[in-house]
Amino acid sequence: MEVVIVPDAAAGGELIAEAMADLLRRKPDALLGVATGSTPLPVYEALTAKARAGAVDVSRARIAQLDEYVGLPAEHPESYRSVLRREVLEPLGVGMDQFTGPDGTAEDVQGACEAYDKALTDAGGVDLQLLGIGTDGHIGFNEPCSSLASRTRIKTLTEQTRIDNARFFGGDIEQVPHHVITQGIGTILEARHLVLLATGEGKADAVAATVEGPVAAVCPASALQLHPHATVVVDEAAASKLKLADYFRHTYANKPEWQGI
Ligand SMILES: N[C@@H]1[C@@H](O)[C@H](O)[C@@H](COP(=O)(O)O)O[C@@H]1O
Repeated sequence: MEVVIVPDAAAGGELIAEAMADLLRRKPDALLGVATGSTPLPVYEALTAKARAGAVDVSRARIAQLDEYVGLPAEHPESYRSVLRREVLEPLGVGMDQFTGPDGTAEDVQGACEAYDKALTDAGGVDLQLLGIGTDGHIGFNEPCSSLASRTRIKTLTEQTRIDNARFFGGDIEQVPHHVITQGIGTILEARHLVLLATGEGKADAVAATVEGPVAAVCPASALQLHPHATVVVDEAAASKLKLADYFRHTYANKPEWQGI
């Protein structure tokens, strides 16, 4: 696992957007796994800026969704499909025909989960999966004690996650669904490159557990330690509880420039 400490969220967004752009230059139809929440927004802004400046061609890029609320109509502004259309696809000018995501409205939720897991494999697998992290260490919607081998499935949200996400629903926790579909941790680990972005002091404990704690289902993001190519990008505040921060700074500053993240 590589840990990159950046000065602020914008720098993290630029670094990750450049990794995505570099991937798309080598593989124009790469499958990018994208995440919701506020943390990844600087990545999408930076990638959009590169596309508009002609620094990368995103016209053949494919986009895959990480997780979704169950029961929200697809056109609900806070369904993750709507959020990704608004924050990622439309700014990039990528059509919905290049997008794949789980069906949070399906009557057969389990069938929808299995279908989505298979769709990712059939698409050749995710090339780069961007992840945020919950305050409790969740990735996607894999709450603490999710199986590290889990596949795409339905999960029940913890009260804390519903409180955290209520801000997207006018501050009304009652509007936040209890159930979600999420790529499993085993599913996420099949992506070729995992990039987790965490910013702000509120994520510092979760980041320390992810990077320096044991691999343990109680901190789902710690599963990144099992992946051969995982990058954790953190701002100074999110890095503030890392004991090895100086070591991470030193190794990143001295790595070969051509290597990227
Ligand atoms: N399912 C999403 C996660 O994918 C995201 O990482 C998390 C953190 O969101 P934020 O980046 O807004 O803190 O929120 C939700 O729970």
